[in-house]
Amino acid sequence: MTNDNDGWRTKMEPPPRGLRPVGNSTLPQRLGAASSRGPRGQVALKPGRSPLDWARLRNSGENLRGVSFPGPLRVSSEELAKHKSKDDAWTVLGGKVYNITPYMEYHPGGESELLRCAGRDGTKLFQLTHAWVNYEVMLDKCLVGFYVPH
Ligand code: HEM
Repeated sequence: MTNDNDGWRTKMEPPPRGLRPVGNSTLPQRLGAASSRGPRGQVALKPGRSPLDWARLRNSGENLRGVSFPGPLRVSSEELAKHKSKDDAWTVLGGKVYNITPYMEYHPGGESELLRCAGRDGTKLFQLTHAWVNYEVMLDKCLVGFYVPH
């Protein structure tokens, strides 16, 4: 049988099972049954909210930390817990506190998934979902400071 389509990348289909990235089966179950998400739970991002657009915003010089103090802050668990809404969301990844508010609309997994780690330490959830994502680079300009739980 011939097939002049050169593979799954040119068709709007998920890759064959054996080629999917690690982590598929570990996606924490929270996604609705019938949804408009992609095969790995991706959402359709608004125009102007692609990963490239995020890279541009990161490099724009805009303050994405959401705090005016120029240096890194020491953040307690009490303080962290205050930042759990869509308009004011912080999370901890690997001991670092990030303001994830500006990233909301850019998250390929959607805002609701991202909000699950808001106001708390998101390290475990993040690693379970997509350990291959380089958050340190992606969120470098969103660094609020360091987590000092006690
Ligand atoms: C600040 C934290 C986070 C960052 C920077 C981030 C970043 C990303 C990136 C770059 C992707 C695309 C991955 C790819 O194409 O391989 C993605 C996808 C996704 N994320 Fe996140 N994410 C974060 C937190 C979370 C959390 C807490 C959850 C769920 C509890 C989550 C759920 C998802 C899902 C379901 C996808 C789509 C599936 C996929 O692309 O593999 N993310 N995220």
